[in-house]
Amino acid sequence: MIVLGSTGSIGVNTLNVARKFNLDVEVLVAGTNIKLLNEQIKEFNPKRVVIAKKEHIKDVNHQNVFFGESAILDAIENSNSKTVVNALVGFLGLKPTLKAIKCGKKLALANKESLVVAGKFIDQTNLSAIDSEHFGLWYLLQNKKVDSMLITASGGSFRDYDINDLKNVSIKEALEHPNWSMGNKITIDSATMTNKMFELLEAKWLFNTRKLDAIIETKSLIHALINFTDGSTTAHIANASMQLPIAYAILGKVEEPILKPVDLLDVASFEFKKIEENRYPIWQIKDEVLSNPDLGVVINAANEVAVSKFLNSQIGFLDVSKITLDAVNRFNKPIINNIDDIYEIDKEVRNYCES
Ligand SMILES: NC(=O)C1=CN([C@@H]2O[C@H](COP(=O)(O)OP(=O)(O)OC[C@H]3O[C@@H](n4cnc5c(N)ncnc54)[C@H](OP(=O)(O)O)[C@@H]3O)[C@@H](O)[C@H]2O)C=CC1
Ligand SMILES: CC(=O)[C@@H](O)[C@H](O)COP(=O)(O)O
Ligand SMILES: [Mn+2]
Repeated sequence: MIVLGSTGSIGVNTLNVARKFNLDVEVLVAGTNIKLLNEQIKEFNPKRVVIAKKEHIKDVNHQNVFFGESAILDAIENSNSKTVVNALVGFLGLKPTLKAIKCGKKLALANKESLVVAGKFIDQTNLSAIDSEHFGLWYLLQNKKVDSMLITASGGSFRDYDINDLKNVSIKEALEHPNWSMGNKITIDSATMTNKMFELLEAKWLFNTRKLDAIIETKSLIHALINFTDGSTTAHIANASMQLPIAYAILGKVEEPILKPVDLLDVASFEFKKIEENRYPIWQIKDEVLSNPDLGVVINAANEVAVSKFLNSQIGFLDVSKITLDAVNRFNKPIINNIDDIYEIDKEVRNYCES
């Protein structure tokens, strides 16, 4: 298989699954963490490696190293692997998603931004999503009549902070997720609840319904629930590890134990909470975004600019959601007829939010 983003949180978990099931790794794609990449090369012996920057090529212990976006697309096109795991972060993941689909590969998709911005142009025939909540929904789906779907949120790093203190929180505090160990960008998205907004859009494209909502479950052990028309509800419960969604996305069917089952006596109790707009201002536009999913490209572009500014100490935590809400206000009726429109609007929104 091809692993895009092998040095990230999902990439490392993907290689854990590859090790466990003895899967062949033909291509590794990473950004700038060359030390970890070299360890992965030594263990998995890929045929080709792609990194982000030309100047790092000399540091990579491999004969066949390329750099940049077009090299990622070439690696997909010129590979024998049937499966591509896309664990890149952000808008950068969209072209590789489209390329993998075009080349007829099976796509194990962690890069949720691909669906957020361009869900209507993504052919899902050969696609499995790697996201704990959507894996949960997929796992729960049976031949009963579904009424609505519910995903859970942890509440993020600041769920228990006094709202008045959110103005001055630090980057370090924002990166302390209560339950999951993930990359920086998604950890900030989780703290602002933008991650859950993205996941509602992701679910809309994956399951073709708008009867979707989210609630906080503070332990991240219940990932998804399905309400059936008969009045019953089922819940997907699993320990907080991405190895289960990744294994299913790559292998389709898994009969070996992957995780330790949740011991409900150990857990003792669950706590559920409403997602309040005063703590998570992005939630004000939830209904608007679900009824106009083309807004995905706007919120994604604005959010990527804002998160990057926050992580570079240029703005405060509360400004992240302010920038996204302002962009949605400015670009509230994006016209998207083809994939080129997505790149155009992405650029326009980024320029607006940068200035
Ligand atoms: N982490 C999780 O548990 C979950 C993540 N997701 C989604 O999965 C995706 C990945 O998330 P996560 O693993 O947390 O992110 P990370 O930030 O941990 O990893 C991102 C990966 O992309 C690589 N990368 C970044 N820029 C480039 C570039 N220009 N060229 C090549 N490679 C690049 C990074 O390389 P390097 O580090 O070497 O610079 C790294 O390998 C995101 O879309 C996220 O929303 C979804 C559900 C759960
Ligand atoms: C592991 C995973 O799927 C993440 O998307 C996780 O859900 C993020 O945590 P939040 O629930 O805090 O957004
Ligand atoms: Mn998730």
